[in-house]
Amino acid sequence: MNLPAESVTPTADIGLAWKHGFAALGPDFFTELRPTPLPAPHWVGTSTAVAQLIGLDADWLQRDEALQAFTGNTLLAGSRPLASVYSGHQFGVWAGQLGDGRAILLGETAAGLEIQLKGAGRTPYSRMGDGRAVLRSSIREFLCSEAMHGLGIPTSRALCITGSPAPVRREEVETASVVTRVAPSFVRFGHFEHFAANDLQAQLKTLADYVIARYYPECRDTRDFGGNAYAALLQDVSERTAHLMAQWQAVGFCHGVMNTDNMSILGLTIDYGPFQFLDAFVPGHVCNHSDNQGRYAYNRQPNVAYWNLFCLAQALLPLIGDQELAKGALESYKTVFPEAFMARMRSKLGLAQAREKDAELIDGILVLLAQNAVDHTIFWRRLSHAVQQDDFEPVRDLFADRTAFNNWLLSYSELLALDNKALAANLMLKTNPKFVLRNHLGEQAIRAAKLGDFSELQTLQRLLEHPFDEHPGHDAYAAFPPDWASSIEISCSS
Ligand SMILES: Nc1ncnc2c1ncn2[C@@H]1O[C@H](COP(=O)(O)OP(=O)(O)OP(=O)(O)O)[C@@H](O)[C@H]1O
Ligand SMILES: [Mg+2]
Repeated sequence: MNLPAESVTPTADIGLAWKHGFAALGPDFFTELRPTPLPAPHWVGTSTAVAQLIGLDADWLQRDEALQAFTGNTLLAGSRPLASVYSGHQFGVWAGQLGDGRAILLGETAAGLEIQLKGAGRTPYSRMGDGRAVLRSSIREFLCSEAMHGLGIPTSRALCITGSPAPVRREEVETASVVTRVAPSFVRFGHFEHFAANDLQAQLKTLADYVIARYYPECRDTRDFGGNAYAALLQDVSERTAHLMAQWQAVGFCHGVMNTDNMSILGLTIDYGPFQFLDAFVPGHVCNHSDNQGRYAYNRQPNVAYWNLFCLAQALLPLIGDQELAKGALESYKTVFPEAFMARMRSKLGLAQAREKDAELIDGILVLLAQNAVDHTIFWRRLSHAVQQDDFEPVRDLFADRTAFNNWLLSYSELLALDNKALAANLMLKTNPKFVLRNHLGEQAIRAAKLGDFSELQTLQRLLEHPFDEHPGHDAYAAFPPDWASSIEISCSS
């Protein structure tokens, strides 16, 4: 793209080396453009772990050059900013063209990690939007990215947040903020749907070949599906998605906006909007206040993921070339999800091996947790300590129906007796986190940050980066939610 000389943006060199895999796909896939500057930026949060991951000296995260660059006010030397085009199904309905309306990809580092600024200004895909993200939603995205990573759940990462006093209009006037996100790829199911829906078969193939070559090279040499690499890709994506859903369900994570444009082709959690970690275990819980039909309720997520994979299958069909092969490639989701979910639940119970009675025991506790609306995170953590200390009283206290719990405990104890208890407790304490990013914790950090105090955000980040550690002195962050937590309304507004 040729830009007039007067619009040349100053560049900053912070020592990142780049390659540009996605950009090499060509202009059918994106529009090159520059971020729109924001006035008077300041640091809000930074992650030294992510700096290390991308090979950035963490000292940069205290310096003005990086502050300006990660706000979009200067260009990083060697970067090649662009907004990609995608489409998608939103709330079960075809939404047509969407695209990066407020995310700008700076490029890919030499080590193969893409760096993206979210909230860095309008793009040709912004539609009615202002291209911005507010401080509130950026803090939630930043913290949850790092929290999910701490939990061992595949996710995009977050390098930093910068803030600006620039006003952004939502339900009320808020301030602008930019999150720098990092992932091997931000390609979504919706990218494939875009080219399929517009009958752009050459581009569809280019994209699929790129994704296979870069992220799923084993599909090229598959012997499955008669050597059909695209069917193998669909199967691998289905399996990664199945594993992701198993992890979400086991930890009690509700995504809130599982539109196909928010589904990563790598099986990562992306787009932290109205997400929520369950407080009480309410299977039908809907965390997104804008989701009137409850389409994305907690207990519907595994089925929604399958529905979304079906959309991906339809998009890939021209490449796969055979409906039966496509169906076959989706099929493994139906076995991989339940197996992966059961494996995670067994770990939560400290059971090292699969046994015949597992399923009954797991179903049993999930029913009891729901009937008694027990706090999900606290239950599993207390159970872990109970096994460690052989004292189940603090767990029993969580249930109104103590008799039902006692009956369940009897069966559980029988299974536990077959294993080494110390090992079981150890496994449980590494599987059942003490700290999750509950809505009210995020809210407290946001309220303080709005007043210019980022210490709460930093404390929370530190706890969530290592959610299985005890962190003495911070039990308040692992306590029951306060009454006001249930009145927090999180919507798509971000
Ligand atoms: N404030 C905004 N300005 C411009 N476009 C927006 C804005 N908010 C959302 N969009 C666009 O609307 C579509 C759906 O939004 P959604 O909330 O799923 O994504 P997002 O939170 O903006 O970004 P991402 O999926 O990249 O995390 C996307 O195309 C997104 O870029
Ligand atoms: Mg999105």
